[in-house]
Amino acid sequence: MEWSGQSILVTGGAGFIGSHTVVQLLKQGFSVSIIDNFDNSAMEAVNRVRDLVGPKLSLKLEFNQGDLRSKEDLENLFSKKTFDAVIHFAGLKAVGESVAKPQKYYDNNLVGSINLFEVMEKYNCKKMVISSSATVYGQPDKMPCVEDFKLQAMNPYGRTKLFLEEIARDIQKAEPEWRIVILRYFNPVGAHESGRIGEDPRGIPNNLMPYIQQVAVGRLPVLNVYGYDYPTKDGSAIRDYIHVMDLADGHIAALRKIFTTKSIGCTAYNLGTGCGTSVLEMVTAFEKASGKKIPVNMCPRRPGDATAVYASTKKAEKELGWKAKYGIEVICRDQWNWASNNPWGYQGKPLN
Ligand SMILES: NC(=O)c1ccc[n+]([C@@H]2O[C@H](COP(=O)([O-])OP(=O)(O)OC[C@H]3O[C@@H](n4cnc5c(N)ncnc54)[C@H](O)[C@@H]3O)[C@@H](O)[C@H]2O)c1
Ligand SMILES: O=c1ccn([C@@H]2O[C@H](COP(=O)(O)OP(=O)(O)O[C@H]3O[C@H](CO)[C@@H](O)[C@H](O)[C@H]3O)[C@@H](O)[C@H]2O)c(=O)[nH]1
Repeated sequence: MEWSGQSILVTGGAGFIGSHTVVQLLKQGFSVSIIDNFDNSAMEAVNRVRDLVGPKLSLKLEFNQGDLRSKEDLENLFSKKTFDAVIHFAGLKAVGESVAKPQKYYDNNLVGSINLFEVMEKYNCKKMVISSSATVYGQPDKMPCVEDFKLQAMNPYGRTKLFLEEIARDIQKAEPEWRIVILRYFNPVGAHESGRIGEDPRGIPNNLMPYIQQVAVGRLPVLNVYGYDYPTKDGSAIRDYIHVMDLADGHIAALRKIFTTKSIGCTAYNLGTGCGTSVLEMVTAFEKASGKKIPVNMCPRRPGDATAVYASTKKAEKELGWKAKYGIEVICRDQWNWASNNPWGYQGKPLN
């Protein structure tokens, strides 16, 4: 079967990873429909995706404002159009908020996903790429993380990802016609090289790169470095930071695999670089890329954080033919390009 040119539904396509993936999908010749409720995104991101791909490819992009928790919204979509596959990004992702408001996370991430499975089944669309996370490895005693490690969630957000994986495995086992690829992202960062789209978190960022970025543009005074006594080379924690454009290409590779491999079943792949970078190394790399000083405040460890997490990339390389191209220099360059051109994100100016 041909593997490009098909019609793909992208849930959460206005969000950070979704918007970058939509650009790559359109460039590869796919038709794309997005469903997003703008819970954590803005129409401006979709407008900029259209600008980036140009008027011709924009004709192949359709946006639908809707919520996966509403079966009616999903029925409206599937009854009007035939989709060859779905890439499912939509979900809430803030670990701290998930601890404070677990029902909100189970409702949004699991009820929304179950609705999606049901409507896909009803309309006989049984090919799917699912966003999972390295968080499903918990705190493994060995590195790098290999796909067949024991899975373990550490908080409600992580449990929604773990349950989503299990639900997908059960559905595929019961109905072998389904072809599902689960992608476990490590730490997605960076931005499109144009500087037109990027990550735009609401409120004070929880994650390292958006926080560094906001210090660099003067929105925040200082970066708190959580933990300087880890058993690592400089005492700060180590993660596997992956450029969002590499991730976007990983989704195209996953679709290709799904369209060309009848026996894919329900298979999980890590999307990471395999390289670990410490918090302090990232600060230095960002200072170099931006020419800005990032003041740091050394703080105690953040509860629940692991010392070092990075991916084994062998399975994705071998079976998806995909490998990350970019390292932290390009990540910091592109993140700074986005930040310096859009210091207040998509809103353009401070919200009062
Ligand atoms: N960014 C990360 O660090 C990271 C790491 C691992 C996994 N993930 C997963 O990848 C996916 C995409 O993450 P992202 O960083 O692009 O997040 P994001 O918040 O930028 O994008 C998610 C999008 O989904 C939309 N959405 C949320 N709930 C919805 C619903 N019920 N109906 C319709 N739309 C809804 C939001 O408005 C947003 O546009 C998520 O599932 C997330 O859990 C992200
Ligand atoms: O202001 C900050 C923010 C983070 N960190 C540290 O930076 C590292 C990376 O933190 P962060 O960017 O929050 O990523 P993770 O904690 O690794 O978790 C991210 O990556 C996981 C794996 O993909 C996802 O599951 C999570 O949702 C996502 O938040 C950690 O050591 C943090 O303690 C700081 O020192 N200061």
